[in-house]
Amino acid sequence: MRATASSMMPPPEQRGVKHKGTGCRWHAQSSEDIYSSRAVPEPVAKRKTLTERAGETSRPNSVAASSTRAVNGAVRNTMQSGLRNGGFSSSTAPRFPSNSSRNISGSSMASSVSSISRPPSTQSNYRPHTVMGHSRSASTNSQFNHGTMPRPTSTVGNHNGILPLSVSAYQTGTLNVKKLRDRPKSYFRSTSDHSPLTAKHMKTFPRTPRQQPVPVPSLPKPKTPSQNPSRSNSPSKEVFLTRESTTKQPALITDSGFAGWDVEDRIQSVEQMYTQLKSQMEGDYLRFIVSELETIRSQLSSKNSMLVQELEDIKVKLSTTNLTLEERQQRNTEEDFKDQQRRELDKATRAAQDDVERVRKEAKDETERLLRLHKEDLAQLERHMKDEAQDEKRRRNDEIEELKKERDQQLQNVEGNIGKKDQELQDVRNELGRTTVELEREKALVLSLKSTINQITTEKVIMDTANREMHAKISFLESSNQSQSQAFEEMKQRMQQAMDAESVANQKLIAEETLRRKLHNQVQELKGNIRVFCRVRPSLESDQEDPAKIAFPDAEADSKEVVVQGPEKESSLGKITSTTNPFSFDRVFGPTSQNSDIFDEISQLVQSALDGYNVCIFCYGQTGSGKTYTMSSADGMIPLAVKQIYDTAASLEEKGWKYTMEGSFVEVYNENLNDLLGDAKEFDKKKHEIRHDTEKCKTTITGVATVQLDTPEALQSMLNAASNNRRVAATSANQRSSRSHSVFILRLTGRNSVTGEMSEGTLNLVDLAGSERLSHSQAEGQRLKETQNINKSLSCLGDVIGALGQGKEGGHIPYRNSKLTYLLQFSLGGNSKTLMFVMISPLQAHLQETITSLKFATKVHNTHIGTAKRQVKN
Ligand SMILES: Nc1ncnc2c1ncn2[C@@H]1O[C@H](COP(=O)(O)OP(=O)(O)OP(=O)(O)O)[C@@H](O)[C@H]1O
Repeated sequence: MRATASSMMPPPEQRGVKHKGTGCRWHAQSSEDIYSSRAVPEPVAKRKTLTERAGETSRPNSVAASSTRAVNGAVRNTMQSGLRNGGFSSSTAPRFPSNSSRNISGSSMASSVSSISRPPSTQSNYRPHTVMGHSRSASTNSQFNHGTMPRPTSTVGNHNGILPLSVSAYQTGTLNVKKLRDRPKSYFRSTSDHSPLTAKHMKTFPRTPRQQPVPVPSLPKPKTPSQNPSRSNSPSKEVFLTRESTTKQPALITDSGFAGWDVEDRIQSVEQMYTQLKSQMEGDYLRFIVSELETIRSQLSSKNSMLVQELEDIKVKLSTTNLTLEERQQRNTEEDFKDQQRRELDKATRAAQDDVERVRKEAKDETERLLRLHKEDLAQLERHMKDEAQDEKRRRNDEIEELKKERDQQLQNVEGNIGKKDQELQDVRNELGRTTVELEREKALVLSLKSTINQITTEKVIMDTANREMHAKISFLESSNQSQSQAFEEMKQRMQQAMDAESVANQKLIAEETLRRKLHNQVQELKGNIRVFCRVRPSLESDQEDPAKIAFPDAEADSKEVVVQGPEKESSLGKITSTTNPFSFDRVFGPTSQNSDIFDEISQLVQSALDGYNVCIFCYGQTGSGKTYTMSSADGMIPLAVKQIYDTAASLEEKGWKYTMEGSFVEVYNENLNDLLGDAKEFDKKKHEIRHDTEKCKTTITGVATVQLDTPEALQSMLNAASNNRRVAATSANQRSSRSHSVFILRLTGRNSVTGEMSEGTLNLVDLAGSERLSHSQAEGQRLKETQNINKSLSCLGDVIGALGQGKEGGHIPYRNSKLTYLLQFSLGGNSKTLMFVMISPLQAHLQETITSLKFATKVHNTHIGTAKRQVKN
């Protein structure tokens, strides 16, 4: 409102200064001047704002009154001014509209007109550079100081549109606002220039002579100077106020330029004109003004609402801006605070880092110092420890040396003690042996003493009886002491005689045992040191072939003959003949014979082994003839022989003999020795050597197992192991039992604790390989090699037996020609007893082999081997 007031009432010092400003400013100035100086003064306080004036349009009476006052004032002023200035036209034309415009619209009117006349697009942006505009912009008037607010057109503009309005225009009702608006600005400028206008008017209305009519200030035609500029300079055809034209009174033209007529009449006339004009204006013009003002008011209302809205928006924006500003300030404050904090933090961090660095440096220095001290301590401690370690080492070494010396000394002492202990042990053993011998003797003595005691007891009983009799007799013969003494002497003699008889009996017993052995050996020698038994196995259910014709002519007598009917031959005459092959041996066992029958005949040889002789019993015959059955079956020769040895050894114990038995089981296969009690996988790989002790006539084999046969179970276990190994080593093409020679070696060692005699005998039980002669054409490869070796060994056996049969003293015996004969060297010949079983198959298919075997056995049977020597040690 201040701006409005200011624009309406500028300070005095500015008045008339800014003439180069807008027309509005200048015109306002001019109007003020008019009001203040020459126009009818109206209180400034009564001047109203545009809004108030706009609101007054709805009160036409007030507006009309105001307009009426304004018009009256303007006319009056004009008239007065015209009168004072000596020219009516010079001020009337321009001031009237000015006064009118001022009263009608003022700046608001100008603004509304301007806003209407200007394109809407420029309303919001266009801002004329006027002093008024600046003043308004700088003012607090919200209606005009907004940047987006279209600046109202200057009052000059307003007046430009209104200034040309003359009273006549209102009187004639030809006021056309639009036309006024459409007038070019140049027109308004020209009219706004007060001085030229005045001058122009002065030219237009020159001083006329008195008789010339005074131009009536009627409203000119609404033709703008621009539309018809020539007319402005053309001689005026306006109606001049003359006395005739008005009141018919002569015009009073004075020297001062005004017609001199009756002033009061003129005034009255003018007033009448005024009244008429006023009445007209109060009609159409006021309605027009009212409508215009209504339009303006509505526009201003909408604009006001828009401005209010914009104001609200601006307020919102302002508040937003304030908030943003506050936020920025706050943010700036926070950032400042943060910066300060950051700086403080950086400062503190730097300080802390400095402290840390300082502490770290101090710690590092301290650590280094401590490390140095620690190293020095360590070095010192190490030196100290080294010294101590050296001392300790020296001390320990000394102790070790001392301990070594002490240990060596103790070792020597222990060795000495061990030697002593060994010596003592040996002495103890010797003493034990002697004691054992003495014990045996004592036992024998005890036995003899027992018998003696028994005898003495018996004699004592007898003696007691006799004593009782003697007592009876004593009592009977108390009177005869001499007879009692004789009876005592007799009894004493009888006791001595009994003891003498016992001693003689013992001596006779030992002599008889010695005699028995001697006689037994003589019997064996008489039987021959090599004997041949023949055994014919029975036909088996599995046998498919026909039996051969084998006869046993003396089966009921001596059983020494066997007759084999040879194969039938057809003579040229068609007669079928067959040869009869009689064979005679030491004993012939038929198919019904049992192993026990066989053993009865060989048990004497087993006894010879116990007596210290080397005995060799071997079975000869073709495959399947019953060799293994005879030798190794459950009731074969080996088990029965061992059983006999156990029994005999036990019986000989009372005669002072103690026997130990050791058994080995080997085979000769392809001229190689294999241990049947060893590992079957090493058969034919592991080499075993045969070593002979010629002095002791004892044979040993390297690397073979020897089993103590203390019990029958140990013997059976040994036989099973040998049988399993032969089965494992067997193949489909190689029945090991028939392609190798098995030799069971039983060594018997006996000691007589009474006589001190010692005997060592060997019992060899040999199961020879199959003796069948295989044709060389039928055998090949491994089979041929086996056959060759078997034939060789059996041939060598025959050669050895033949050589032994020749009986040449110191003659060569080819034992070394085969492994078998070499192994049995001390069991074949004069130093041994030999028994050969020739086993016969009962089948016709085997007849040829049977005859061959019997011929070989006959050859052996006819061999005389020298006297066997008993291995006895004293
Ligand atoms: N006196 C006998 N009484 C009953 N059966 C016998 C008799 N002799 C042998 N046999 C049986 O005849 C078969 C062959 O006997 P055995 O194996 O002892 O012959 P072998 O000559 O040892 O053969 P190989 O040389 O192949 O070992 C066996 O089944 C055996 O039981």
